Amino acid sequence: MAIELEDLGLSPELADVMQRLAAVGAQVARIISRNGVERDLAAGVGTNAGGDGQKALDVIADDLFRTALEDSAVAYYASEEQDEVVSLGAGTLALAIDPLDGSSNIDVNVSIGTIFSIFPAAEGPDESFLRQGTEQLAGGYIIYGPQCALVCSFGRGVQHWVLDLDTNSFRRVADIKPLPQDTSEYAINASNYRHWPAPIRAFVDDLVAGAEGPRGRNFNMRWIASLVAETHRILMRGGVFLYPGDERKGYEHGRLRHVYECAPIAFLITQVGGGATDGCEEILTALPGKLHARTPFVFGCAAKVARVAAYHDLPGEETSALFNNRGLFRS
Ligand SMILES: O=P(O)(O)OC[C@H]1O[C@](O)(COP(=O)(O)O)[C@@H](O)[C@@H]1O
Ligand SMILES: [Mg+2]
Ligand SMILES: [Mg+2]
Repeated sequence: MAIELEDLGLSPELADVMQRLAAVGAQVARIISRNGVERDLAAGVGTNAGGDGQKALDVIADDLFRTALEDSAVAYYASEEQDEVVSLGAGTLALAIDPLDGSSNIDVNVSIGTIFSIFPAAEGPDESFLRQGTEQLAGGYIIYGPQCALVCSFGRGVQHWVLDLDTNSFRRVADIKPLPQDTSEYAINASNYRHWPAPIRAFVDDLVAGAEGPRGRNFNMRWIASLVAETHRILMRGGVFLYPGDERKGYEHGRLRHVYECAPIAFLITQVGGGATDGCEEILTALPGKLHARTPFVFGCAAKVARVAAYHDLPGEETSALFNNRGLFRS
């Protein structure tokens, strides 16, 4: 047994897939812990469908997860590292995966992860994945950090397991608590400031202005560049994450992929009372246009996510004004 699933009421097919994911997760954690001993897991090996460079570990993780799901209930396997959906045979489930998230952190020994999303299989690959995130049977991630953990929702709260290195199995710990209503931490790659749309700049300007600005209090910023690690922090202590679309070529819809990054994270966050949007509209009810579609992504404490949306409703002169001339959000 790779993970404790008692009392969760999962179908035998879904439970089996979770066992396989957990077993590979434990294997990947071990491979990561030995980076540099026999091979360099951050070595460049090619380019994926999204045009991103692939590191050795991206390909190793994809191969391990795909192989482990052969002969399971997964009929369709959709991966960041595969151009097209891979048909694995007859089955009732469809699984989308970012086998290795946060690849830029492999060589610096910072937390990285795996993100997965499971749907009931539909007639074909497109029907199975190009659908609303609300239809997910499961959405979750594995985080390879100082502690390896698996966090997943089956639509009834968010469950949390940690990898017990003595037994090589994921042991269930306390469920994730509802997100705090409001907190003072935000995450965004601030080096892209000049490329952002005006409402995002205005929102961040007002946070950066701190106690002297319209918000009247100080905020703290974090940017790990691993979506899984940012999600784990937000699930543990709140905050808000933003990866907006911006003016750079190829970043019109941000960087993150709808199907295997944003939808599962949105599923988790909303299960603990948080919000997840593209800046304005809910992620979970939006329809991705294609497998590797990108979407702007804002998630975290519901009040913060709603505030980001409210900045998009401000008149243009308000978002382009300096914070000390912006009246509407003065608290
Ligand atoms: O380098 P940037 O532009 O800040 O982007 C960081 C984002 O890119 C990602 O690494 C994309 O995921 P991959 O590593 O799976 O391509 C996210 O985990 C992270 O939030
Ligand atoms: Mg990723
Ligand atoms: Mg990836």
